[in-house]
Amino acid sequence: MHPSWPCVSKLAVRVQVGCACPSWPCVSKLAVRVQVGCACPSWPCVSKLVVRVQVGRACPSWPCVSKLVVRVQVGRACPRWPCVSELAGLRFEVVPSRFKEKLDKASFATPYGYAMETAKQKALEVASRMHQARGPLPFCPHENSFTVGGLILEKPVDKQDAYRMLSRLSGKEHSVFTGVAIVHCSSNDRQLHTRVSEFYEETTVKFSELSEELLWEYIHSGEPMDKAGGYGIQALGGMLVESVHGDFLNVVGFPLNRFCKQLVELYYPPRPEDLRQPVQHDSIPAVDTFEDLSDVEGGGSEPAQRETGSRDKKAEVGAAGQATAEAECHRTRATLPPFPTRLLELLDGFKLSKALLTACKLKVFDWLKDEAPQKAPDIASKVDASVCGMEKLLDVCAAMGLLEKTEQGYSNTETANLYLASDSEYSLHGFMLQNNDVIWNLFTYLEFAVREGRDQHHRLLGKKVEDLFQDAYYRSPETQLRFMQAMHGVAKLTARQVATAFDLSCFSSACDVGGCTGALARELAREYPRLQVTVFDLPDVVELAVHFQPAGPQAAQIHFAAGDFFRDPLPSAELYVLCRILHDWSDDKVHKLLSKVAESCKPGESPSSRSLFFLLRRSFPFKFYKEAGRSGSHLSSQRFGRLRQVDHLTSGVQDHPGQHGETPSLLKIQKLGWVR
Ligand SMILES: C[S@@+](CC[C@H](N)C(=O)[O-])C[C@H]1O[C@@H](n2cnc3c(N)ncnc32)[C@H](O)[C@@H]1O
Repeated sequence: MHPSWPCVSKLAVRVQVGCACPSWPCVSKLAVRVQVGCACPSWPCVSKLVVRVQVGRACPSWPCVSKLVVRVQVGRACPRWPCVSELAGLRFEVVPSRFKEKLDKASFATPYGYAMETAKQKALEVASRMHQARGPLPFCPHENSFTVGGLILEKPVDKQDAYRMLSRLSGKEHSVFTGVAIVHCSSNDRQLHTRVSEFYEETTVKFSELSEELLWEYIHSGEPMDKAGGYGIQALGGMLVESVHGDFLNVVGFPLNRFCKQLVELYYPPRPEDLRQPVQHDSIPAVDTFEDLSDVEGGGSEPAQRETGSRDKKAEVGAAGQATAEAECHRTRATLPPFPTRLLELLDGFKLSKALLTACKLKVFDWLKDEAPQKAPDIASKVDASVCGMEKLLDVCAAMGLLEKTEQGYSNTETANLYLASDSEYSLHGFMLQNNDVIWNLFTYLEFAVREGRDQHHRLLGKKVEDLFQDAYYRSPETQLRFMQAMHGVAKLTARQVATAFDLSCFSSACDVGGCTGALARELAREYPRLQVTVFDLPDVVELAVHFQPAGPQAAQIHFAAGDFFRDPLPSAELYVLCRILHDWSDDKVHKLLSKVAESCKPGESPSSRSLFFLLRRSFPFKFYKEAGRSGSHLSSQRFGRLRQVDHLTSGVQDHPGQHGETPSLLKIQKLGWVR
């Protein structure tokens, strides 16, 4: 044995797997002969062990990858990193995918959803380009995401960014997800046929409390800069890690264990006779088979009950049963379709949303903000809820990464403190309530919206809605305040990106048309000290807006003007901003409003360069603003998350094809593949 620990990688090993492993899941029970040869010169790259594996014959018992009979020889250093899968002896070729990694992260409910979709798109791109040259081999790319408190951590852009990232991880747990897609190709009739099998692996990593000194030392090593999450666990970054829960290689970059299992499942399925062997499940009590519980009217599992059916029915059931049994007999794992993970996630997504919204509504995150951990009964008594119900809700919040659960009880994560507590600076609490109390209910009418092609406020409110604001959002002081809080929360988060997307320093006056609480006006004023900003909104809104405006040096630059933008003259300005305004109105109203803006636009010294208005349609992700900022002076609605599109169906949005060449909502959804 090598005397020094923990430098496992310094072992250069020759491994020979002799015979099949009889027991699962203990890989160590592979019959191996290990010889420690000489120290591996390169540290700390475990992947630099290179193995050559020959698959001999399939092991009869399932589901153990190690049950492949393999001969492994550690030969020479692996030239490529992070090809850990070479450890499994799989020979493969690296073909860079040309798929541009531009999927909108915000449109995925989960980080692993994003990772899996990216992996799949990469695989399909390579498969469509290479399958003829490479034959029917699998293409298997992967994609990692590091997340803490629901945020995806990218590669740091500079040392300060690395510092922010790593100090966020200090002393906490974060998750590393890898999405893997295996695309199997065939092309019988010169057409490419693909079968995609995808999965993700999650590993939880806990960092020690990192001292400033250690953090900076690590950052100055240069290692964080090209790494998602800002560290490399297989290298110096390993010293930051206190514990790892799950597959270590997943953090390195590739979930080898799960990948191999998946390959075995796809390419070495058990033989039918193995499938018929009785399965030993220690922990699962014997129950009636699922066949007994289904497909029979009445659902009874008692044979006697079935006997009461009519003769025809019995014949039918009998024939079907026989067909099923035959199909079962011939079914192997290879013939099973891939497990529809993403589909099931989409299906379940609404439950997660509702749990989040309910916790916000009950102010769970307020009770836990900046407090010592609390147990479910404490919170339940504060919000007048049942203990068992609250416990379940808190557990779901913990599973979603919004709460931390320890022996002492539940406490807020950083995300919850920042965005979900109602009194935090960047609170989205109002937005959550708007979604819970209005949008959620509207969405129950989605089917009607699709059939009728119109908004559904009339069903929700039980009356005709002519003006979305006066008749719906502002129908009472409470609903108006809730709406304004929702707008304020989102605007505060996005205003800085909007204000800095362009250089607006040449303007001296701006009008934020429908500027609501003035959140964007405030950022504009902060960014451009010589800019005077008028917030133009309905009188009731202007009256309440003062409650949202903190005193500060910008106050003198901001003015509120009350009026109706369809009826009253607009305040004159050099620059007009319409942020999340147009989507609320029909074509003719949009035309009317834009014509007014164009007429009111006060030319500056050089009209062509100085008069400008820009339009921001409903869009949440920062990315949108950044990209729009780069692409030119005119922000348009080209980029939306998919859910934003569906939003339009139920919440009263009319499209205006003339504006950006857009098609009506239903067609847009068809284009996105939601409706065929
Ligand atoms: C969807 S909100 C957008 C608010 C703000 N621009 C933002 O992005 O956060 C639409 C705004 O238009 C205002 N609004 C609606 N109808 C209006 C009208 N006829 N005249 C003036 N403002 C109006 C609403 O009061 C509300 O503040």
